[in-house]
Amino acid sequence: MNLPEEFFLPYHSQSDNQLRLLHYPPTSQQDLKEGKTERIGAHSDFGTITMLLQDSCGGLQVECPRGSGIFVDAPCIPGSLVINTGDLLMRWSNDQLKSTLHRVCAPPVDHDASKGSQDNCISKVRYSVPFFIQANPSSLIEAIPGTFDRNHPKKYEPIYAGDYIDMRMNSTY
Ligand SMILES: O=C(O)CCC(=O)C(=O)O
Ligand SMILES: [Fe+2]
Repeated sequence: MNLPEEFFLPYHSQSDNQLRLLHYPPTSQQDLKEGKTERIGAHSDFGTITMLLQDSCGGLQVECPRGSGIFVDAPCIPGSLVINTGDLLMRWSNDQLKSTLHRVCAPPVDHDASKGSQDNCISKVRYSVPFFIQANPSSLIEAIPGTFDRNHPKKYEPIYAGDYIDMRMNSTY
């Protein structure tokens, strides 16, 4: 996007970020299949970006390309992070950057825990650590210079990051 390397820093000076420690307990594959339990349904994250650390359990999938409805596995690559673009960054970039639809679905069966029985297939436990990076609530978010011109007008009104997150929270919960 040809932006100075530090362009986003002043917008994140208050470190209004969130680290979550997620534990998905072992679950019956049958219940997962029948929709009685779910890990995380398809969603995109609200903020700027999310840095995600995951274990080797499996189950994380991302939609590729956006809007296709086709999900591909995003397996654990040791020593790496998954970086998801969030919805606020998508809006900020006048939709040039696309937020990532992702989900956590049934992971592989843990054969030891299931003791070989087909009726008693138990999924593996999963641990993950998402770090949600969010802009300062008081930052005014408007289309980044270079993402709009006469032929590609701004798609969104400016909005305070705090108001945007509140709006998303209120429509979700
Ligand atoms: O557990 C994961 O790997 C994904 C978590 C996630 O997408 C979220 O908490 O928003
Ligand atoms: Fe997420």
